[in-house]
Amino acid sequence: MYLCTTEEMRELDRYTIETIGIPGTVLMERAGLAVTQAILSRFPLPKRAIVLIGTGNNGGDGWVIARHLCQSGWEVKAWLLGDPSKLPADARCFYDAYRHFGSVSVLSAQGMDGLESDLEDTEVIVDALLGTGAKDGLRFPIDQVVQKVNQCHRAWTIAVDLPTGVNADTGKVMDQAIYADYTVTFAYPKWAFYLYPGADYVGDWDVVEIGTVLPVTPKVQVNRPSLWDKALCHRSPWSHKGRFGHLLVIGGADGMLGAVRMAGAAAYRCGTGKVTLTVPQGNEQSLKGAVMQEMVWSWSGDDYFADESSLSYRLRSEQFSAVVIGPGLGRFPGEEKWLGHLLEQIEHPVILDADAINILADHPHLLDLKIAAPLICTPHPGEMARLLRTTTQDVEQRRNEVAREYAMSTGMVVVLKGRFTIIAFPDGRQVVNPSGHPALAKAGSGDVLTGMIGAWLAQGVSIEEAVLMAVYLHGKAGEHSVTSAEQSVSVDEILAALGPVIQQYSF
Ligand SMILES: NC(=O)C1=CN([C@@H]2O[C@H](COP(=O)(O)OP(=O)(O)OC[C@H]3O[C@@H](n4cnc5c(N)ncnc54)[C@H](O)[C@@H]3O)[C@@H](O)[C@H]2O)[C@@H](O)CC1
Ligand SMILES: Nc1ncnc2c1ncn2[C@@H]1O[C@H](COP(=O)(O)OP(=O)(O)O)[C@@H](O)[C@H]1O
Ligand SMILES: [K+]
Repeated sequence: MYLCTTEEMRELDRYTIETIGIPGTVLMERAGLAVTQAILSRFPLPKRAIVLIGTGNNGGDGWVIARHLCQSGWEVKAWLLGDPSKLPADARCFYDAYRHFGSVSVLSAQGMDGLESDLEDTEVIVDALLGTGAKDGLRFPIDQVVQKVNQCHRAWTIAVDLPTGVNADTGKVMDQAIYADYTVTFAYPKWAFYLYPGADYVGDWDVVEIGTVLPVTPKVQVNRPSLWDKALCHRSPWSHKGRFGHLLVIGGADGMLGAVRMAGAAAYRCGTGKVTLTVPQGNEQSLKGAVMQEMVWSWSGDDYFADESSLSYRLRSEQFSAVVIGPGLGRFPGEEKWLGHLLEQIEHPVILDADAINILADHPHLLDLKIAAPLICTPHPGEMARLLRTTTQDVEQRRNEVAREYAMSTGMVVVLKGRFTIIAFPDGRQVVNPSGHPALAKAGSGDVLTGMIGAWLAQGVSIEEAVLMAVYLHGKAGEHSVTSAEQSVSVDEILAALGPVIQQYSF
């Protein structure tokens, strides 16, 4: 499934109508009918509905809905917020058609009394005020009506294409917006469904196909198993551990040994053949006592002096197929030189997480080094803010934009974590991830994700498939691990959920 911007929606509209030759009224009739069907499938018996109608094409869909509800025996109040003489042609056509079935109330400048009493009495509110054509702040009287609608707690509210007041591309709210219980959107989902705070306003939502055609492939996709499930096949009976890669995890400073343990445990759960954990000198004894399958080494901050016990010597002599740098890494004198030296030596994919990201944020010129390894970085919004020298709030308000720009400017694959994790590729493509659960909002779940990405990279899965698969299944493991109180879910339970979740998507 792709996701479309308003610009792409306009192009899709133009191409379908002007080039393909399907009249705009056909699309509008299909759009309005699809919303009506959604309403009727929820309420099979006739009810009382208010259809709030704007002066654009979103309002055009509203006239179609009002007519079909009347024809289905509903008691419909159609309220137009604007001048009927200024409706665009397609909307005008359905305004005229509707008037054979019901009357229209036009919101007058004198007040909202009539609308208020209708709102108090209604069972269903249809929001056909503004869709993808909304601009800037809400104007009078729409702003007042939005406020009144949100005060009607008894009625069920359905938004046509998008709740009024939500910006489709940014998810921002124009002062206020309609809190919909359900949204029916046309052709493709919009960014607002995956961004804060817009996603909180759309309620449950569905996409309906109305016969439109987009001449170019959109740049944003929604993550789904068909993008990567071919990489998740069952093992041959002749398998041996050497076929499933060797992942090196570098991190685990004092007090943060758990981070490498969790990444390592996740990597084994995702099928890696061998996992080596390497921690600062002095920590290896405690770690050895705490792990079973993983091999344990140590490293020191002046490791770039390549004697035989150094990390760089071992990187050359061992066959690692992917490297994770960062879980519980900590900060230390010489970190910049240390990380630069490592990055110059590794040829296999490297995942930069946690403090490796913080080191990079303080020393961005590290990316100017001659680095052969493909780089993947997995920042949470705070780390992304450090990389960009901005605030976490700024990142949260422009998640899609910042992820795309940073991936394009650095050549790294960026996994910007959060409720809807965004994966941005250096060529400008983006994938937004729908799976996940607030149960994952807990220290340690990021380490599990890093281990999962590392696991599939180590096994030779392509970078794109490995990242998309790991992010999706990590979210599913979060969902799956909630069997009682969501706040009580432990990292052990998330790790234990990986088996059933992987099983579900393996073929
Ligand atoms: N793209 C498509 O393929 C189709 C689009 N359709 C509908 O058309 C909609 C887009 O239609 P339009 O481009 O006409 O845009 P809208 O109907 O979303 O909004 C434009 C109207 O709202 C007013 N307006 C804009 N910003 C405002 C603000 N801040 N405060 C108050 N009034 C404001 C404008 O003056 C104009 O009258 C979609 O959301 C969808 O519902 C459907 O009819 C079917 C086909
Ligand atoms: N509300 C949420 N909904 C879905 N996923 C979430 C939510 N909160 C956190 N996550 C996921 O949990 C993980 C947390 O990672 P991170 O913040 O780096 O934690 P840590 O590094 O402490 O383990 C990320 O993959 C993130 O997408
Ligand atoms: K709407």
